[in-house]
Amino acid sequence: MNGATHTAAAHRMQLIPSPAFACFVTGTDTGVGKSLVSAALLRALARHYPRVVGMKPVAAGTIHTPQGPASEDALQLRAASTVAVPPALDNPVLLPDPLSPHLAAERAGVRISVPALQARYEALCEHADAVVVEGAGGFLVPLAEDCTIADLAQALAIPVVLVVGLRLGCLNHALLTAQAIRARGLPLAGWVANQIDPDMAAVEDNVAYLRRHLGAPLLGRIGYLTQPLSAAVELALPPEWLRR
Ligand SMILES: Nc1ncnc2c1ncn2[C@@H]1O[C@H](COP(=O)(O)OP(=O)(O)OP(=O)(O)O)[C@@H](O)[C@H]1O
Ligand SMILES: C[C@H](N)[C@H](N)CCCCCC(=O)O
Ligand SMILES: [Mg+2]
Repeated sequence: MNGATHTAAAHRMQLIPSPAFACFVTGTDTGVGKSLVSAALLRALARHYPRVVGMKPVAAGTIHTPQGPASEDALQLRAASTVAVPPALDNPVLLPDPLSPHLAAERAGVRISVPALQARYEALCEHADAVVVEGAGGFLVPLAEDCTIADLAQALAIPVVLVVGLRLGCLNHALLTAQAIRARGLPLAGWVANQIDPDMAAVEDNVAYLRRHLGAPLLGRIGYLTQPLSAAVELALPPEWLRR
């Protein structure tokens, strides 16, 4: 039995805590709006679930805060969450260098392990009815020499939401990512079209192509925003996300 199968079976048998809703947010690349969309998902879920929490398992790059170095992504997710949890649960790995996590971890002398991140996720779930986990970069970004973000998503065994950063080249990136998600046996629960290039040509035609070919519901379309705030982003949650 592999890790993902084992995790799914354990959830079914209720051996480990399982929130009423959970999803893993990935993107067509780094900087495509995963944090913006994850925070917007948390805000939308908070209308339906009392305890809504975001998780950034691995953050590479910090900003200075009065409390010390922090992940800008984790702060964004915390601002949209309805309960506060210790950083060890919502951002267990915080690395100083804004690099691929495997390089940032190597420089920091940290060894990232998927089972350790999974244990933190399971502990976090005890505090939540709905959890949104934000990946780092795109779906196959390495966490260490021997593991990737995709391995983490597979270990958590939760549906994936794909943020497509609308710019020339995104069709190929979106279709490859959808293929990789499904090859891991994970459902693509939905996707979000986020315009990150203000001058992209034929936006409507690109979105229409992906609607026909991604095979998953479009949860929202975000235009280019001069003030990209999650509170201004409206997403349509599929009804089945709210039923369990
Ligand atoms: N629709 C948009 N319009 C304008 N700016 C945007 C839009 N979406 C995201 N941005 C901006 O682009 C930058 C990258 O977005 P964001 O941090 O959400 O990306 P990410 O995919 O989470 O990146 P990472 O891989 O670092 O986690 C941010 O400065 C964000 O405010
Ligand atoms: C540092 C950055 N903001 C992201 N969190 C990490 C992006 C890793 C990208 C790696 C790659 O695909 O080349
Ligand atoms: Mg982010």
